Amino acid sequence: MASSELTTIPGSLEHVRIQALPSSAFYIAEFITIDEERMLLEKIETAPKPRWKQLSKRRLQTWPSDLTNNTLLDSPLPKWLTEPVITRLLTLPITASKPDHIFSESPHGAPNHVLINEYLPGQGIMPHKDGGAYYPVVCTVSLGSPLCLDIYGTKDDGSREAEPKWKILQEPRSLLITTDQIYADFMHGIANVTDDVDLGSSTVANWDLLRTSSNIQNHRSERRTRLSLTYRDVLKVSKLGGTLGSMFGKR
Ligand SMILES: O=C(O)CCC(=O)C(=O)O
Ligand SMILES: [Fe+2]
Repeated sequence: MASSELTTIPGSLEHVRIQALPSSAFYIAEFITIDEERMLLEKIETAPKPRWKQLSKRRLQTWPSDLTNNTLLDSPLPKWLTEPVITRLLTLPITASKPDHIFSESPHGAPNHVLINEYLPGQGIMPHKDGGAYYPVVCTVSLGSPLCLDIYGTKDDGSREAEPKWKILQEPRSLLITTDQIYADFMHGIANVTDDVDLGSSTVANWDLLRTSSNIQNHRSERRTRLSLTYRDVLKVSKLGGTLGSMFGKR
């Protein structure tokens, strides 16, 4: 079997910590297989048209639904989003000495929400923080094409520094987990460029954790269509209750 048909799941997250960054970010190059990537791309592509929300610079799907006032209406994620990604995530201990996983202490013990962003070459996302609606862990599965996530520091007045402090190269089929300071204190964004440039061991924070650097020529990686699935636990979940609930057979 070719190695590209396999995943490479570490014994614990400590093995895949991005050492060059403040705490904490983890990168697993081969988190899903080529077949699993193909299945996810197919499900995303064949989702009903109204699932896509078109923004000026990119389009996205929200599963199971958009938040209203930072609150998620209780509803399960479809199986193709839980299996294999969430099941695999929940078997991954943070350290070898304890079984605790990255969502062990989150309110629902697992992600309950997935945002799917699509980036064509030249598209990106403005630097931002993910804010207070979520438990502060983001798990991002990348599909299709490599691309760089830029991490920015903020100044004392809260505004962001002009240049990114670090770059994280996200390969297709990889998992990136960001939490702690990287979640709370730094901003992240994706430049709207057609090529990621200046890539090397001194500029890419997760260089040593990459699956391959063979797509990088002259320190450059050309973008193709990239999709990301960001898994999070939304803190506030509301049940469809009261009269409306009983109309739908809830008690
Ligand atoms: O696509 C990504 O990797 C980042 C998306 C993101 O930052 C977000 O949805 O908040
Ligand atoms: Fe974000």
